[in-house]
Formats: sequence, C-alpha cells, structure tokens
Amino acid sequence: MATPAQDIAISPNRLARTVSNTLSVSPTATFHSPPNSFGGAGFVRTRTTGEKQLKPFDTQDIKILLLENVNESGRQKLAEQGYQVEALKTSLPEEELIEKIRDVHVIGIRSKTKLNERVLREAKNLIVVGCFCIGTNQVDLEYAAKHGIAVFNSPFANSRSVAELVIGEIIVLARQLGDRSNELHNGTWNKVSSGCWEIRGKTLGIIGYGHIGSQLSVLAEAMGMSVIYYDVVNLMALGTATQVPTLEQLLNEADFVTCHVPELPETKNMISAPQFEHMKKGSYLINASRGSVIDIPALINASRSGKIAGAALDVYPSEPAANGDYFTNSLNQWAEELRSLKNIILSPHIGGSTEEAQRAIGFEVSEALIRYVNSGATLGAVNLPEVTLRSLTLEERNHARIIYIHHNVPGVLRKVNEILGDHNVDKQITDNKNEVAYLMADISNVNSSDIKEISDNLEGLSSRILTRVLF
Ligand SMILES: NC(=O)C1=CN([C@@H]2O[C@H](COP(=O)(O)OP(=O)(O)OC[C@H]3O[C@@H](n4cnc5c(N)ncnc54)[C@H](O)[C@@H]3O)[C@@H](O)[C@H]2O)C=CC1
Ligand SMILES: O=C(O)C(=O)COP(=O)(O)O
Repeated sequence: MATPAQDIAISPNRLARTVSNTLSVSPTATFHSPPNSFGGAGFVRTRTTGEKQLKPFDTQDIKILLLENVNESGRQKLAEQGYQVEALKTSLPEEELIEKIRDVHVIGIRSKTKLNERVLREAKNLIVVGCFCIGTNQVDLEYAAKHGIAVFNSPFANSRSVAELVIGEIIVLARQLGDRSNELHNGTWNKVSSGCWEIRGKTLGIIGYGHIGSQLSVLAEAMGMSVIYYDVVNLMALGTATQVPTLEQLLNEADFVTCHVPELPETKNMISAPQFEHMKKGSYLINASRGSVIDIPALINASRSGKIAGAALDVYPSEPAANGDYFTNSLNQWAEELRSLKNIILSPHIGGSTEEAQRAIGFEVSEALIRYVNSGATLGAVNLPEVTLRSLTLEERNHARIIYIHHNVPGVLRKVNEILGDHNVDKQITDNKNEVAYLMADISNVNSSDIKEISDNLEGLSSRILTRVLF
C-alpha cells in the first residue's frame, strides 16, 4: 500500500498565520484565533478589481470545485480545512465549466478538463489549479501565470503504475494474449505459437526517459530485456540501459517501442508514417503518454501492412468526459478501423489509475493547494517561481503576509518597498519565472487601516497581477 504523504497539520479555519511550513507543527496542535483586531486570520483579495474583499481570511470562504472523480483522500483533506468543496465524478462540457469556474477560488482536475484561455478568462476568482495527475498540458500554463493563477500537479505519484501497465502490455503483445482471450470469449479455441515470443533478450526502446521511462527501464531489465532510450536531454542511464542519439536509431533497433514524452508541439505525431518506416518489421508500439504523440491513421497502415506486429494504446487524440460509449459516439474516422486491427490493446487511459497512485496524488496535490491557499507558498508550482517563507508563530501576532504577483519588469521592487517601507518588514522573498514575479513579505505590527492602505497601494501599481494579503 502506498504511504500517504505526511499530514499537514493545519488547523481548519482562520489559519493563515499558522501555515506555510506547517509540516513542522504537531498534528494535534490547535490554533486559537490570535487576539488581534482582525480576528486573527487574513483575507483573500480577489482578482477582480471591482469586487474587493478586505476581510480576514477564513477557510470557510474558499470555494473549491473538484472534477473527474478526484480521489477521496484529496477531497477529504480539503474539506477538513473547512473549505467549501464540491466534487463531481466527471469533467464538464466547456460552457458548464465556464459557469461553474466563475465562482470558485480553487479547481481540481485530472487529464480531461481543458483549462484553456477562454475558460480561464471567466475564472475571475480563481487563484489556483490543482492537476491531480502528472500531465499539465490540459492547462494554459502561460495564461494562468500571467493572471496570477498558480498550477500544481503530482509529478511522479503514478509513474510506477504506468510503468507496470506497460510491462504487462509488452508481454500481452508478445504473446498475442488479447486476441487469444477475445477468441476464447467468443468460443474459439486457437492454440498457436507462431509469432509469439518471450520478452527475454528483446530490445525495449523508450522514447522519453523521465520519471516513467526510467522506472520502466529498471523493470524491463529485471525481466531480461535490453533497454535503449531516446530523450532530448542527456540523461544518466539506469542499469545497463543505453541512450541513443536519434529517434531513428531507436526505431531501427527496438523490438518494442514505447512513448513517454509530454504533449508538446514537438511531440505531436512524433510517430507517424516516416517513423513507422524506420521501425523493425514485426516490432510493437506502445503509447501511454498522450494521444497526440501517435498518428493513428499511420499506425493503422503500419499494422495492416504487417510492419508492426501489435500495438497498445492507453491514450487518444480525443477522450470522453465520462465513462460510457466511446467508439460508437466517436467522431474519429479511424475508430472502426482501429478496433478491427489484430493484436491491438485499447485501454481507456488507465495508466495512472490504481488505488495507490490515486490516493497518493490526492494527498500530494491537496497538500500543495492547502499550502498555497493558506500561506501563499508556491513550492512545486509548475508555472510560477517556487517561493516560500517560514510560517508565522503564535507569538507573531498582528502580522500580515503580503503576496504580490506582478509583471517581471524593472523597478517593481523599489515601488513595492516604498509601500512596505513605512512598516516593519520582518522577512521578504521574491523570485521570477519568465514574465511573472512572485513576492512574499511578512509585516509585523500592522492594524486594519495599515493593511487596507498597503493593499490599496499595491493594487494601484501598474505591475500588479494579483495581490493577496493574509492576516
Ligand atoms: N497514461 C496515463 O495514465 C499517464 C500518462 N502520463 C503521460 O506521460 C508523460 C510522461 O510522464 P513522465 O515520465 O512523468 O514525464 P517526465 O517529464 O518525467 O519525462 C518526460 C521525458 O520526455 C523527454 N522529452 C520531452 N520532449 C521530448 C522529445 N521531443 N523527444 C524525446 N524526449 C522528450 C523529457 O526530456 C523527459 O525526460 C506525461 O507528460 C503524461 O502526459 C503520465 C501519467 C499517467
Ligand atoms: O497523470 C497523467 O498525466 C495522466 O495521464 C493520468 O490522467 P488521469 O488522472 O487518469 O486523468
């Protein structure tokens, strides 16, 4: 069983001052509302300039929408904070998503929900997206960053699950097990050895030697395969695996080719007709990365011509929002042809769908969301610089934490510090990523009118993307 990530000990509600590096706090600790004039919590300033909320932060004000059946471990952790959590089993059609996203501060999704510019533009209150999965290609990361919306994911909690599925598929393909099973389900006994192989001694070619590819490399070698891999980055080989300099070389040499690259413009149709030409006759192709990586009509041709002896697909160019009919409703021209191929395994994007992986992802991403919402820490964010400040102690009363997300242009720090400089800045940190910078500062001995003044002045700067003040 997976070890759940360490519990973050954050007392529900009114906790802004207690969070940040709260991992060090005893799980049994409870925090009382510090006796200052703001009720001791903090407030979230929304991204809409017209609708300013200058009120102490209370977790109960935070609205969260979880889509795509995010694991209960994540939902529960968020609910324990006192947040208002709505959890749906499926993703939503774009128009419904737009309606729902307008209202929420946090959205949790998996791989299906497309948070493109059109959707994010409507998300006026959104401060953070949690991708309860590895891939973040479904989110317009750049638009989100430029509008002060942090995005978190779980970088490797389901890697092992994907690697194990691929190992299973290699053996199933090599033995034509899918076809034999289907035949017998339909009443036909078809005992054959022709074209069936052991995987021992065969060469596995891994495209993309990241978290999943490298994990798979170790498992495959343990089963007697030789491993070669191709990656745009020069990476340390595990075991006796060998990096090859070109994709063509990998395709020329591998008996099994498996794709583990992210969805990027450069990986779109990475395996198409010319690449099938390079593959060995009778080799196999596996794709558990993204549907855009393989040109399916080219795969159909390669299978029909006998160039490849089998394939396994876990991902598709378009995938449905919910379980149910797929191919019957599919608009894809190739759906029928794909289904009729010999020795082809079609699975419904289940590479990361294990109890272990989903539970671990639920813990990991919800913890990142809690840290961000309650303390502004961006550790692990994929689209913002990673910034944190130590948590405030109970002794540090009358503090406010300023979070100022701004355009990364010259002269901002001088202006920000002119605003903060009249107060006692206990600590401050800033960093940038591309065009966006993230500043955090803890100010002590401030009262409500100080906080209002600081907030208004920061909001007035032209560099401002998003200001939050937690107190
Ligand atoms: N089927 C499923 O349920 C799952 C699918 N995935 C997919 O698998 C992908 C890979 O996952 P990880 O291994 O965790 O990602 P990773 O980021 O750890 O590794 C990806 C590797 O691909 C390499 N790469 C990028 N562009 C390349 C190119 N043009 N040519 C060759 N190599 C290239 C990178 O340098 C990196 O080493 C994810 O992006 C996601 O889309 C991930 C988890 C579950
Ligand atoms: O983690 C990923 O990137 C995956 O592809 C798995 O996606 P899912 O959580 O099953 O929608």
